[in-house]
Amino acid sequence: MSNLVLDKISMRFDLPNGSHVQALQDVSLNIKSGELMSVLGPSGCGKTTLLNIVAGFLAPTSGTVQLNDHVVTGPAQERGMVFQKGALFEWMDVRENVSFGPKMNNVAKSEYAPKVDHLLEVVGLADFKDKAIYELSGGMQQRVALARCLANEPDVILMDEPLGALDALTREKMQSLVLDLWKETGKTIILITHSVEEALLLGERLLVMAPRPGRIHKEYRLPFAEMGVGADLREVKHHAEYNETREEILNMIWDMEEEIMGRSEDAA
Ligand SMILES: Nc1ncnc2c1ncn2[C@@H]1O[C@H](COP(=O)(O)OP(=O)(O)OP(=O)(O)O)[C@@H](O)[C@H]1O
Repeated sequence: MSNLVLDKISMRFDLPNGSHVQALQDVSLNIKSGELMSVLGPSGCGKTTLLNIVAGFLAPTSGTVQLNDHVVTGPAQERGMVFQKGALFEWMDVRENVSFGPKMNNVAKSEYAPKVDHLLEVVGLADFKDKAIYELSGGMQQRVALARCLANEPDVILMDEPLGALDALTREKMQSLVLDLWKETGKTIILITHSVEEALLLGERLLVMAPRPGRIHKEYRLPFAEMGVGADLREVKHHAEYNETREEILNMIWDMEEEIMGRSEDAA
């Protein structure tokens, strides 16, 4: 079991002009192995900072992240990251991109090659193995990024707006793919998104964060991710509870943004 435990994470950025930003304050979370959690919140509420701390790219000012009973002190294979875009190696073909992690870890080619082929089939790129990255659409590139992350066999997959740069239809297809991968692999997934709809569809736990200081505002436990596995996501969106929760969260984030704007007008 790979429980991920965040204990009172705070992050303060000291700025050159002597002021500071309290990006996160006392964020505590216990995420069970195999949970799918989406994170929403107005711009600047610390979503990316939180993900970067879990990834080990940033050390928190105080608090700890623990995975599998050890404290996270830096990046490691057990925590894979999928970015919005631009993280693929343009000079390698699709198969080489996905093989990169196991190759760097000195895994024998006879061992990783069949796994890479399987992953490329799972993400629907079996016929594109030898293509260069620039030959692929944005959606296909994100499929490669997902397969590359999975090839490292992480316990936890961290996604920072992974579908944010895609057109609406491709995004919808990729949302289904994320749900299928979640079910097939049983991985723990934390996904940041700016889309309330996406957070509802891709979060059996949905965290709404609030800014200044960045903190957890409200948490939901939702049935839609489970309902959406192998199903038509548009059907899920017709569910009455889906629409009620969507309205509630939209109003919540609207109010937070109004408050932020009010505060900056006061300061001006
Ligand atoms: N390296 C840094 N130095 C100074 N301030 C930072 C740094 N990184 C983030 N911040 C500040 O910390 C706060 C949280 O930023 P973060 O990027 O985590 O928010 P976010 O919720 O992901 O925002 P967005 O939705 O716009 O991506 C913001 O006020 C941001 O300006």
